[in-house]
Amino acid sequence: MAAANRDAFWAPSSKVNPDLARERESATFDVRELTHIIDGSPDRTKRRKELENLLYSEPVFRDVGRLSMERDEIYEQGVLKSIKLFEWSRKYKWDDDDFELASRLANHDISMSLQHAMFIPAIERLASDTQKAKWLPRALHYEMIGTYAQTELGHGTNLMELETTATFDPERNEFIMNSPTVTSMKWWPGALGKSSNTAIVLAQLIVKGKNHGLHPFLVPLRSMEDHTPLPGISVGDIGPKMALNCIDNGFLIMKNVRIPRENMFMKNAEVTRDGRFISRGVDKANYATMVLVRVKITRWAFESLSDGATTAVRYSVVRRQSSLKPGERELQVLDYQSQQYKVLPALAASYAFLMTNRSLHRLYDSVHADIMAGNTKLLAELHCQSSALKAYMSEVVVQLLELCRQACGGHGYLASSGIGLLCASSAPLVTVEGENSVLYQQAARYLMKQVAKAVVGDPVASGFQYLLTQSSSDRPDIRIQNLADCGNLDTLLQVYQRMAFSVVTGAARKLQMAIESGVEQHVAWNNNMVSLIQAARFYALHGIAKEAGYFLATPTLTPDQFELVRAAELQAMAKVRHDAVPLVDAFDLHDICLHSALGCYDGNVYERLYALAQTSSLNKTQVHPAYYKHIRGLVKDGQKQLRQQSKL
Ligand SMILES: CCCCCCC/C=C/C(=O)SCCNC(=O)CCNC(=O)[C@H](O)C(C)(C)COP(=O)(O)OP(=O)(O)OC[C@H]1O[C@@H](n2cnc3c(N)ncnc32)[C@H](O)[C@@H]1OP(=O)(O)O
Ligand SMILES: Cc1cc2nc3c(=O)[nH]c(=O)nc-3n(C[C@H](O)[C@H](O)[C@H](O)COP(=O)(O)OP(=O)(O)OC[C@H]3O[C@@H](n4cnc5c(N)ncnc54)[C@H](O)[C@@H]3O)c2cc1C
Repeated sequence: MAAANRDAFWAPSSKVNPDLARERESATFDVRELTHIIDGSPDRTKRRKELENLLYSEPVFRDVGRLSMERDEIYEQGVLKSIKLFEWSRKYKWDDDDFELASRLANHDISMSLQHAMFIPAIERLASDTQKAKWLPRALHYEMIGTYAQTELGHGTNLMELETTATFDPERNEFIMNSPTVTSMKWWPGALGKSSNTAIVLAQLIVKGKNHGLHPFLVPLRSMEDHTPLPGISVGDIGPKMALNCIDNGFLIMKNVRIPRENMFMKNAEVTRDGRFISRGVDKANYATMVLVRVKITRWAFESLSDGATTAVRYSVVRRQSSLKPGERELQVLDYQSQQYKVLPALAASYAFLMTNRSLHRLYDSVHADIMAGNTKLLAELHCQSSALKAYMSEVVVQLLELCRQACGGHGYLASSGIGLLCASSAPLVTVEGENSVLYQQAARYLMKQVAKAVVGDPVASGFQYLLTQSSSDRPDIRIQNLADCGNLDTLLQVYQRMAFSVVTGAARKLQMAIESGVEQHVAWNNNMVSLIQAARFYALHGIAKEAGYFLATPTLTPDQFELVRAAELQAMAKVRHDAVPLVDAFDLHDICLHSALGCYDGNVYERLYALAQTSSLNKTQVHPAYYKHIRGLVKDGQKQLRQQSKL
């Protein structure tokens, strides 16, 4: 498809699929009003539209051709997009919200995404005032292009065992950075391979032979003149991934790389000129950047899921297949109850995740302000909430996006559906910024402490009051006698609190019993890990239906009550089905952002699938060169053998 036609590909068509049009005509609410709520306000909607116009007027952000690009082109496009955003950010003085919004409109398809996602935030959170004054201008003006280099080839989760060292040399007032083993090379950091000229490196601080634990250091990687790696630095790309291939995740090996003593981030600790180590603030303050990204990931979870739900819902009302009764018109597949069960949980969870992210972000902003003012009282609760919600929301997104893909049949397996790429690019959310099983345990660890407080009547953290209010009755006593009760949010909240109370205290009891039986604490923890992880997980009717065991195995619901909940869930799905299209339209996703032939606003799915097929590189010629090189010989040989056989 010529570039001009490719651009036309995303132009909205006046001809809208009639089924889709009819769904929109029967909306029972004002879609625009809901869009304002989703954006945060009418002003934020207006701002989003302004940024859409700005980005999508640039060919690089329309990239229809991306389906048939080689990795180098994908990377270079990602660099171009990064630089466009950086230029606009500087020119229009964007704030963090604008930058985040622009990144989202670009599908985070940005090679140097870590500059604003981690590098700048880490400087803001971990540098002393003097260091901020020196480094922030260089990062905000993009002289320093940076990454956050913590994970190594041999360790990602267990930070205590990271091997990179930073050894203080009092003679020359410098740190010597080293990757002492093959497993110690930094591995995975985004934009490390080819883009970054600077890295924030997490290393074990060694002063006078003593290891003072993990600390961050600013390490120049490449010349500011010609981008060649500096002496002692070996750096490169770790190779193609399942997706996110615009990002040059890289490796870094340092051999006796010397940096000035001032390059150790000194907000939370420092090494004095005469080699004294001084620790300030809380031990885990250097983990602050990870907490921020975990909160961001709950936002990315909403974005990915609303993309997937939009594509699956719109396609499910356009696609007609089979009839319930012979001779009748084929059904819109969204009218099959099984299709609703695949697709509508993603729609429901999208809204739930949007609200959950907002609530978590408010907690983050409040606690971060406290920490910046030296008050770390709520850091532990924030760590628990951000760990549990990042883990749970990323886990659910991956599961529900795969269901959305399956709900689109064969066309969901085409790259032009956009949904396969969405699954692949969201897949690492369960791993990055703390692998889920590990983060669940961090939350479980905090929960166990709250249980210990509740048991002795001490005050517990605000988010865990149910540990004090729920009775330990061994019989379900929640009032659920009819379908209406199942729609009462206070009743549902009580169901979850009762179940959570039972599962959390149950895990604590198992752990306690194991320890009292003489098993060592860490062995008891491992032997009860699944229960502890469950204690850290749980959303409304569908959540109850999906996790039946935990609501029936604890004194929460009777089997009859559970059946009522199931019936209420199906009734709710039938209701939501009526408004499914207006509910996804309210996300107001531009076709270029959604990047899906199945999810386009006009619903002209078949025309778009065929148009995109033309862009397949295999269709450049009617007869592919492979015919002349290989297939022709095969056919000719076959003909020859057949002729010979016919003579026998
Ligand atoms: C698809 C889009 C892709 C976008 C990519 C985005 C870029 C990705 C970047 C990365 O992935 S960066 C690397 C991320 N790596 C991690 O998250 C590592 C995960 N591991 C850890 O965080 C820690 O090792 C651990 C598992 C939390 C263990 O911590 P530690 O080794 O210190 O031991 P513990 O005894 O478990 O914890 C001690 C103590 O500290 C508290 N704590 C731990 N972490 C934090 C924190 N972040 N904030 C506050 N407090 C923390 C923990 O609760 C313990 O407290 P007490 O119970 O002792 O009071
Ligand atoms: C797309 C992508 C981008 C990334 N970007 C960056 C970046 O910019 N900077 C950076 O520093 N890192 C980055 N990472 C690395 C990421 O942070 C690590 O992959 C992550 O922390 C997990 O560590 P690991 O891969 O070493 O897995 P490991 O820690 O080796 O864990 C492997 C598996 O073992 C199990 N496991 C491990 N520990 C435990 C435990 N305590 N309890 C129970 N089970 C356990 C889990 O099933 C886990 O999946 C990125 C990774 C990806 C995929």
